[in-house]
Amino acid sequence: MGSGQWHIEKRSSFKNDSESIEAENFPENGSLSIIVLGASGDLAKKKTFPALFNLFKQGLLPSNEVHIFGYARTKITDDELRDRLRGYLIPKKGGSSKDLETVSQFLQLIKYVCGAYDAEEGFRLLDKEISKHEVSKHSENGLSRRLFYLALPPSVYPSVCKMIRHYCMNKTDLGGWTRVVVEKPFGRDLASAEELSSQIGELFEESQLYRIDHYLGKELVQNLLVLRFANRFFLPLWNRDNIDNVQIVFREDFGTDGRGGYFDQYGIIRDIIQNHLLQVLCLVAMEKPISLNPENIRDEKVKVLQSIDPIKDEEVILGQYDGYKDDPTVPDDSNTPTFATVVLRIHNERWEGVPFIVKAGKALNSRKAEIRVQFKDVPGDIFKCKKQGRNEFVIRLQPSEAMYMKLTVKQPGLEMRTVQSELDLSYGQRYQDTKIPEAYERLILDTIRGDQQHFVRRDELKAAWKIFTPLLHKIDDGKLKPLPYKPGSRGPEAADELQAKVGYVQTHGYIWIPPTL
Ligand SMILES: NC(=O)C1=CN([C@@H]2O[C@H](COP(=O)(O)OP(=O)(O)OC[C@H]3O[C@@H](n4cnc5c(N)ncnc54)[C@H](OP(=O)(O)O)[C@@H]3O)[C@@H](O)[C@H]2O)C=CC1
Ligand SMILES: O=C1O[C@H](COP(=O)(O)O)[C@@H](O)[C@H](O)[C@H]1O
Repeated sequence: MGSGQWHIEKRSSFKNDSESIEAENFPENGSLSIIVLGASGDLAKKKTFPALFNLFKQGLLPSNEVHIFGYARTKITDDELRDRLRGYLIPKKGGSSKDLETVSQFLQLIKYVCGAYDAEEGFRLLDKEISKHEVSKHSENGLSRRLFYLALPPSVYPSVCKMIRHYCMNKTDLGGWTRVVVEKPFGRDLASAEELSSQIGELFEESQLYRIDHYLGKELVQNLLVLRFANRFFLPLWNRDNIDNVQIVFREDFGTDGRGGYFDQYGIIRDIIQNHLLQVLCLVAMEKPISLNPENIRDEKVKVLQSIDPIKDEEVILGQYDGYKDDPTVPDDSNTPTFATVVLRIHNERWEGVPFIVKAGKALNSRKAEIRVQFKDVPGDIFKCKKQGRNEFVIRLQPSEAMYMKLTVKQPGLEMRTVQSELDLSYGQRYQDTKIPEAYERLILDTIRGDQQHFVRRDELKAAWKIFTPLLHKIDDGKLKPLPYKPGSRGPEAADELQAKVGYVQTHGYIWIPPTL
């Protein structure tokens, strides 16, 4: 390779050993069957099928190889399922006749099979339909690929996995594969997650299981490794000597939105923090992996998780928005938090003493997710700029994807005054011709390609539950109670006080405004 050239390793080459042997001997061009279990549900219509459609539009699911199956108990026909999905696929502004034609072509790839999640009959029928498709695509026995996407409540994972294992596997070990994507929440605490892992682990190899966390599919989350390890800038700064505190924040400006019944069983820590925000924290805090091989990356993530100290009660603020319990599916005495700020402390050489403040809340005053790395004050400051604010490096995950560095500059003009400004890389402006892919789209493609880098490994999951289980049990037992907060507010004031107590200094009077074109 000539100097100055980038070497970008193809994603499909990051396979585990047994799968690479298969791939070397058998080209992956047999029929591909994608089976969405729970096809009648919310996730399927809002995320899974639209992601498949986007891949189809880009030619990544060729109709001469791919067939899609929806499976659920609801008694509907193929056309009824297609009609339910159509509205989620057509562009919001209506779409051209070509767009509508593409939607129709995609919908024709979908077949619906009705059946229970624990009965042989439905899964035998499903297998028959998949096999029919494989024969019609002239797939040689063994070259066919079967991807099962469990868009289902976790309570049915064990029975569904058993059914797939017994009745729906790819038929030979000559090549091809069967892979299973499972959604979160994977368990409710350490013990239940481990039990679920053992049950499913008896049926499938780890290399066949894809535990999805859609935050790992977001563009700026995927950028974290590149940012940290391909830029000299950050190497000397990314540590306790320079960084005062790190915030990882998720805010939504709507409440449980008709999902109160589901949400109340889990709460904000299980819904957002234990998975999405903790995964982001791992990528911010981990050491450099020895290579981009998924196992090397996941090894480093596990080390960070295992280095997190037990959470202290006084470093937790919980909240519940007023009106949450008005939802008829939420019990009147619910103790479930819809907001939480938790301080995590990583006990290692790089991060000792640096609080990682993870915060998530529903029904707040804005919708955004971001990582905010706040640097320490400049020693021996001659400009007194401490009053104006600290340097911060902010990674805006959504909306308006961006990275910006808040820094102090001279206020242009005759006087020597300092002011807060920023170096701004806003994606909407910098990459105007690039459409940022949806997280689910990318992760489904990774599953087809056999790249597990952006999926959660069993030991990672275990370490993540270990951190939060004692806190979750205290909340479940009513020993810790959420504070009320007004919908549309910043959440309980005590959360801001906790942030300040552990070292975060807010820059008053400064607001980052995403640049417009
Ligand atoms: N919706 C979302 O935005 C997100 C969801 N998830 C996760 O994705 C998975 C699916 O979520 P979602 O689509 O919202 O869930 P739904 O409640 O919509 O359930 C999906 C389907 O599963 C079947 N189902 C529902 N409840 C039960 C039950 N108790 N026993 C057996 N079958 C049942 C229903 O199909 P039928 O009755 O026809 O068989 C339903 O259409 C969950 O694990 C969820 O946590 C993750 C991120 C976001
Ligand atoms: O997993 C979940 O994520 C969504 C937020 O996802 P985003 O990609 O829009 O940030 C959240 O609303 C939901 O409660 C949770 O289950």
